[in-house]
Amino acid sequence: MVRYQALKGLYEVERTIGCGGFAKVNHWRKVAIKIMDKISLGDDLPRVKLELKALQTLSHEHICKLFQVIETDGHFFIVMEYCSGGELFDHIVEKNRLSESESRMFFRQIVSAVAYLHSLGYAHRDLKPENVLLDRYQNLKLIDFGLCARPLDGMDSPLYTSCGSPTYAAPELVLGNQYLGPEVDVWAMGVLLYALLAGSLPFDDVSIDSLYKKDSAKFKAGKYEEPSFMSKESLRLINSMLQVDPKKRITVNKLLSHPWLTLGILDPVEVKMENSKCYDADCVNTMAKHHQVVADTMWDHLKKWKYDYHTATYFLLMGKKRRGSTLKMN
Ligand SMILES: CN(C)C[C@H]1CC[C@H](N2C(=O)N(C)Cc3cnc4ccc(-c5cc(Cl)c(O)c(Cl)c5)nc4c32)CC1
Repeated sequence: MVRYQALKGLYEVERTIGCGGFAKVNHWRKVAIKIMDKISLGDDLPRVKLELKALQTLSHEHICKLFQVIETDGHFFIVMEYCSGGELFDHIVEKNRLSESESRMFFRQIVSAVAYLHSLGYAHRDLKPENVLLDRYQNLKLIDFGLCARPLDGMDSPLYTSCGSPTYAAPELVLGNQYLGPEVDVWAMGVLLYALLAGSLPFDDVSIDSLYKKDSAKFKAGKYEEPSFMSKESLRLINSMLQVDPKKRITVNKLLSHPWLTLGILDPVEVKMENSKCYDADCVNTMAKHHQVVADTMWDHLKKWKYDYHTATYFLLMGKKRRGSTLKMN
């Protein structure tokens, strides 16, 4: 096992996969560590800075939480909350397809996270079931903000870079036209909802070159299979999201109180941010005691939000408190 000097004494790496390593924090909680080698990143380095900037700004119960960033000469170590439930993609495959009520429960969480993202001027631009993880409580967590964009002059300024996965990409993106981040995210959410309910994809293997074949006419026309087991309301909602003309596509704000999402007298989807950067006496005192300093000294350090080990510990304690567990740092 490659040992990383930068993690010594803080995290022991349990196992690493592809792009990331998974470690256990030495005092109590498991975290996910995305290890990025600066050399192989090459000119992708600015994208990592963008992802880090986004992750430090975002604080929402359905967006994977950033705990700590360790930068060395050769690597970035991005320490995040661990999602032990795996990818939503695998959850769908395992169950073949989900019931309407289970899909609704998951889709409400995705809409809440994306509405929050858009409210801060971000667009994810790579929404797909592989980028939606489950934590141990079956809560969804959005990940991979490497492509997320925050256009300098607001969300109604067009983007050009063709990015994301073609299968989930909106027609305007695949065809290389100008596009708006939020509209592209709504299309991808339509594909995602279809995948939840149908257990298959509306437009299979959409890729730039396959677009110029005959079957791509369906994609350009926004035509897809409407399985008989899907309800009329589900199909109507999906249809409003998979509108080829982005201007005809439903907006995220309309989704928040859409009848399908609120069916069964559920309240409109909430977009509330989770304010983890607030002063919490219990957590500050627990840390102050552990480090044998007075609470004010502890808070003076914490309120700088340096995303160092103290930030990670504080966010983990806040999570424990939110779940009603006792705060201890043995
Ligand atoms: C193939 N996919 C498109 C990505 C894949 C990456 C590893 C991940 N993972 C694993 O592969 N486990 C084995 C467990 C696991 C547990 N918790 C995680 C928490 C966060 C993340 C994560 C990964 C990336 Cl690439 C990010 O940018 C962010 Cl912001 C977060 N990955 C986690 C993760 C599953 C999905």
